[in-house]
Amino acid sequence: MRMVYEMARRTMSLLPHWSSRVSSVELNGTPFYFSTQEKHRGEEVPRVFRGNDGRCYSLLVCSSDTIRRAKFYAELKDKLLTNLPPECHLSPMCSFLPNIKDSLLKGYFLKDTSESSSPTERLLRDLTQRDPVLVCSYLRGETGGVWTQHLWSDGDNHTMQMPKDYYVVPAEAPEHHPSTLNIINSDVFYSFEEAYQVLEKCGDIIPEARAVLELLPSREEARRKPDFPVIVIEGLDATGKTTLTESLRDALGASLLRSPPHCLSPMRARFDREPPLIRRAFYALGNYITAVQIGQEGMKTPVIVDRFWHSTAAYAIATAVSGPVCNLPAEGSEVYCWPSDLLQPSLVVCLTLDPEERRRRLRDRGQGKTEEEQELDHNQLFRLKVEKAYQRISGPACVTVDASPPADLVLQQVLLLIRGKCHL
Ligand SMILES: Nc1ncnc2c1ncn2[C@@H]1O[C@H](COP(=O)(O)OP(=O)(O)O)[C@@H](O)[C@H]1O
Ligand SMILES: Nc1ccn([C@@H]2O[C@H](COP(=O)(O)OP(=O)(O)O)[C@@H](O)[C@H]2O)c(=O)n1
Repeated sequence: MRMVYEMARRTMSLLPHWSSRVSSVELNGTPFYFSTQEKHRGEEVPRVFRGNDGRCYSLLVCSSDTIRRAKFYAELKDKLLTNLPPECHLSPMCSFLPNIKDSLLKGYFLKDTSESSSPTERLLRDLTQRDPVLVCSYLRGETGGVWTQHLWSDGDNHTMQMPKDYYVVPAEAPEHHPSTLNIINSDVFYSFEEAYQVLEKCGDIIPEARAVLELLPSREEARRKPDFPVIVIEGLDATGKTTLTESLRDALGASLLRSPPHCLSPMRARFDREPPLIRRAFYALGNYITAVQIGQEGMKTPVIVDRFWHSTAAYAIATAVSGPVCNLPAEGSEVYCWPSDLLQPSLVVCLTLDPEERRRRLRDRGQGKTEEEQELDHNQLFRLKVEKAYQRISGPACVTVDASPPADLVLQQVLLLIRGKCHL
């Protein structure tokens, strides 16, 4: 009974906006947009339905519990691929209010060309009863050329307080790409408190989250500005951060720290397997632990830091935003702002490297890589998005340094920058 109530409540909460919502279905990386309207006014059929002879469904993950939503979305694809008939084709889908923050719902569009609708519909009905998911089916009108959308209520396949026929019509691409709408506090956290709350809510399902919470400093400690300069070195894997940070430590008699800090190493692999919401909260909190260490060491010596908040934000934004680099939030967007409660370094240097040379260094090093780093290798677009996001982060901005010269020359160049900026 409680579940029915919850389903009704979340469905109803969507209704006032339902007709303003736009859906996007991604086919081979290209988004196709459509919306719904009560009356058929003879508009053309959206591209995603054109020439379609299969049955179509949409599934949107929908719960006010953000942890449940993130966890279920991460499981949904496997669940569908394992249980649906092989004639079903899945495409990523989302629904959103154009250019309205936090309005994004993610899910899948399903085209079923199998002979019988029963196995698919049985599975979808089960999902609506047990899981935080809204299912719609789409029917082609008898005269052809018109498609209607039906929102399923749980189990009984009735439309819920919705006009019987909702016609699907093509929609314009929005100004802001839908994948940018939910970045704040889902992918990037702008305060200790916001990231803390995510891990606190996970304590019951992820024991490592409790271990992380126990290591956290107080809110004030992470902002304390040390006497000595703090220099952060950023860049993609194998651009030479370790080499440079160790040389800087020796040349300047500095302390060398990193984010995530060593004390989080035992928990890291677990969080790397979690969905973005939880994984990114973990890395965000790692920066606050490192900030406290910087505050302490920086009272005695200059501090060099191997990765900090630029990495946390840039990787998170590049993963969250699908499609080409132009889909990233524009320069000056609030998503690139530094958290107000996190210590700001004196200088951030970002090492850049020609992709071919970076691959060569990776090969020579021959180490295992995180899945994300392997993705960077294969996916040129992702690499470009990380680099672009690095450049757009403000307060402090990063200074780009070409890391292709020999290591001692890169060191000399960065020492010059440090002496110019930090009076060392
Ligand atoms: N300036 C450089 N020129 C040539 N090789 C370099 C240079 N800097 C680092 N390397 C080599 O490239 C590889 C990756 O460097 P590393 O410092 O481990 O990068 P990161 O810490 O950014 O992953 C290592 O094998 C290192 O010896
Ligand atoms: N401060 C940081 C550091 C790393 N990270 C994440 O950790 C990954 C890279 O860390 P890494 O330790 O493998 O990188 P390297 O230091 O080996 O170059 C990135 O994929 C980021 O998602 C982060 O979010 N915030």
